[in-house]
Amino acid sequence: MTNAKLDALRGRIDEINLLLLELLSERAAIAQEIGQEKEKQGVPKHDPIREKEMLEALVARNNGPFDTDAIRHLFKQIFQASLNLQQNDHKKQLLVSRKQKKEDTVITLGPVTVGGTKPIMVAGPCSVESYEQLRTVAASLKQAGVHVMRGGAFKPRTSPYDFQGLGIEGLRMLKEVASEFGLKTISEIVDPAHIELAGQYIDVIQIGARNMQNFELLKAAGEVRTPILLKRGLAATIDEFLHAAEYILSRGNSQVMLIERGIRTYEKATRNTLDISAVPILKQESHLPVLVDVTHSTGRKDIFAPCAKAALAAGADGIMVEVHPDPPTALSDAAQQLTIEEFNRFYTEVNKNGIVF
Ligand SMILES: C=C(O[C@@H]1C=C(C(=O)O)C=C[C@H]1O)C(=O)O
Repeated sequence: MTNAKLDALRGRIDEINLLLLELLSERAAIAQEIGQEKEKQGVPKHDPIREKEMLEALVARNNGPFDTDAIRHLFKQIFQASLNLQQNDHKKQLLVSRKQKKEDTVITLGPVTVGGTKPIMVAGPCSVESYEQLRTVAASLKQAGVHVMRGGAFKPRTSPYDFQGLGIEGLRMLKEVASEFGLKTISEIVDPAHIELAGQYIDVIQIGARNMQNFELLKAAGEVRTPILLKRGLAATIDEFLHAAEYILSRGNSQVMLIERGIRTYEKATRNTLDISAVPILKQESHLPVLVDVTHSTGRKDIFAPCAKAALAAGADGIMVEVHPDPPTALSDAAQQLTIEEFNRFYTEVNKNGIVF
């Protein structure tokens, strides 16, 4: 083939490329409009029956030189790209999305803010056990300069024979001790019926990893105005995590904080695998504050501090860690709670130059 002939043919291909591009773009814009219509009607974006019908029609009209498989493959790619567009458009419309709200959501908890100028430290026992236990922890948190105390009253445990928590009585104890020491509180709620009541006792309602997709609980959490700390599920993708938060925002409660707590992988060196990359991704995709639970993600006291520092370096708005006056006697998570002395060392190391509230 002479160069002139080759150039001419390639020139035609260039022209056809441009025509295809124009047609593909026009097609894509129509697919986006269809996506908007589906959004309004609340129907799924993916329509495999429609795709099958189009493929059959195209294959029937195909006279070569591409064979049937090639035609199917090419058009499936086009359908997939259109579907991706529709799904991305949907994501941009989520209330949790940064595309909807550019500014960071800032949640005020007494003297501190979450998602504001400085990251916060949340610490406290795994479970509320006694007044004495709570007072000892509260006093040491106060002394260290920590403002928010956690403590579980409802404990969703793997085994039904393990300590299930003190329930409402535990919330009452938490409130009493926290007000003695001027601390704000976080505790997990597991029953939609307790969500409203919880607001009388605690400052932040935690929805635990096992309940991340308990949609009735999420809906109930959306009906109140108490801030919510939503934990990432044990095997939840970032997309599922954000959609779980969307349930709460969609019902009107915009005071939502996300917390990465490790995901299930094959790795056995840690209790779960701390997904540090989730922090910058969540911060990019969403305006909600993002915290990291170093206790449950790693389950290893010896690496809490470096993991907390890594989380802060990745942009986390806070760290959560468990502390107990006497971990070996703790009624839950005995192995991974810090003693008060260990907590003080941890906090000093993480809070170098006073970077944390
Ligand atoms: C555009 C639509 O949405 C999706 C994309 C399709 C396409 O690109 O043709 C077809 C079906 C759907 O999976 C549609 O439903 O028509």
